[in-house]
Amino acid sequence: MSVGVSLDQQWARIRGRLKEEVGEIAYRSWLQPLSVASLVGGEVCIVVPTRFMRDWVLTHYADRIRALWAGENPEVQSIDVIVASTSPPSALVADNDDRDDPASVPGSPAGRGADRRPAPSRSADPAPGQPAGADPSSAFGSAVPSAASYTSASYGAPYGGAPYGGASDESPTAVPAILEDRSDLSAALDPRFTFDNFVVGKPNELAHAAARRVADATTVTFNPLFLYGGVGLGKTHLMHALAWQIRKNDPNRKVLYLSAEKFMYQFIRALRFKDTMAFKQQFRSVDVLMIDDVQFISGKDSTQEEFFHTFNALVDQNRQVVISADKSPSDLEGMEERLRSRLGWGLVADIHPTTYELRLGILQAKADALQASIPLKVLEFLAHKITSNVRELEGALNRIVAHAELVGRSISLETTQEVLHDLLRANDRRVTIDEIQKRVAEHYNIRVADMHSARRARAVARPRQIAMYLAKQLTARSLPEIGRKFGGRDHTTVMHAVKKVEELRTTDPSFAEDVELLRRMLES
Ligand SMILES: Nc1ncnc2c1ncn2[C@@H]1O[C@H](COP(=O)(O)OP(=O)(O)OP(=O)(O)O)[C@@H](O)[C@H]1O
Repeated sequence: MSVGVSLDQQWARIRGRLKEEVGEIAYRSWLQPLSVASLVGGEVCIVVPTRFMRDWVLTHYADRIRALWAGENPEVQSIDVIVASTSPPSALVADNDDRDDPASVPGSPAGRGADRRPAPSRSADPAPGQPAGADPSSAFGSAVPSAASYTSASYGAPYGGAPYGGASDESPTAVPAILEDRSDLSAALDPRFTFDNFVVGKPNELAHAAARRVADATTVTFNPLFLYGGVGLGKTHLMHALAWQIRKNDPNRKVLYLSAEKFMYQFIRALRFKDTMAFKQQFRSVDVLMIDDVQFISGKDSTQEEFFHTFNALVDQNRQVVISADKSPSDLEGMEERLRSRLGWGLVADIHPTTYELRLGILQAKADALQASIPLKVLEFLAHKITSNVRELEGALNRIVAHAELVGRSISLETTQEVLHDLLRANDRRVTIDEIQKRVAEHYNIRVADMHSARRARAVARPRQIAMYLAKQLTARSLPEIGRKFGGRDHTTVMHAVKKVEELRTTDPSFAEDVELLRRMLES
């Protein structure tokens, strides 16, 4: 792929504008290391050296960059920010094995090492990974190496969320040309994603134990191992850790790890180049096949068909298959019944949403890895507030550390709230009155029905008052609305309950503790 001079010129003008707008320091820290790789289908592809930098650019500058691009070139509708490794992909699995050289697949970039990244901009600025001046990646570079190879995040309308500019069907003709440049077939393993760096807690202990067992087993135990869980809860981390461990235990075992998206893409390309034999052979000759985010092939019938055969061939030969998805096999809509059923044959292990304790543990581990001095109360605050997923939690931590580095201020609760105000607002959890009633009833061992009943016995009335109080504190409902949810009570009853609980909280420490505990549980 070549980058037209005019694209570089446009980018140079945009950079000039950005520099004026954000100032020299922020520009050198965050924007100078960016380079532009391509403009395909209305989407400009921008390359950054680290994943962290990609997150930062997406959060802070994506809107502005897209607007400037649109002003510069009306063709541009969206931008895509991808991470390109600057080092040769030593962590690559499968295609660093001569036995199965993907170079036999037409267009494969195998063997080109660092050239695998998109063509760099011809500007005189430093190449990605060697930013001039204040280098945000250097603050993390050693502790947090960049995700090798490509990690991509699209941004902008109307194609923002769709991979590859919105290609959604499987027909080879529907694949935009930019796919050509993202064709590295085997995914790289992230050096950070090891078992050592994986914090284990109740929500992920089964998945972790299963992954470890498969990694250390000398014979095939569960086939397939199917890991599933919500967004950003550590599925990919566990998959990489498993692959690393297998390679460590036996470097001769041939492990192929890739996303289902890449599987599909590779299949499409094989069809396009009429080379399905090489494709089949390539997949069927591995010892361990690991497919991440298998839900991606839901609704993609021919890819599913191919995957099904690959899967069967491997399982029949007693080769290990490991799959991850966002749902359990039986809940994978758009997946053929026979495939869903086969996916559930081995061990299915889920990763549950994080608990407060796990989030705090993860934050402590990440803060240690960053060698950043962060007060415990800040970590507790983050663990308490950012409940959505671990990726966001990590992003928040990186943001406060980067901010402290850049402005030369130490991290405090105050600066944390300031820097993360957008994220914190988005994470303000909306607790429902039903949840409150259920939790409080459970806690005091009464029936949920008693929240609505007319019973006045203290054993029932007090918890009901507490639930009303919490409904007032934790939801945006008005007093009459709350009253209605508690068996049609009057708003003055709710007001009285709130006053009573406030009063008891000040006079009875164990009561106050109970209420606080309930509040924390509801918010976590
Ligand atoms: N238990 C954990 N210990 C340490 N880090 C974790 C843990 N769980 C998740 N993470 C971190 O959170 C981030 C997101 O995790 P990961 O990419 O594995 O999520 P995922 O479940 O694959 O998400 P997606 O559904 O988007 O594919 C990673 O940086 C990962 O290292």
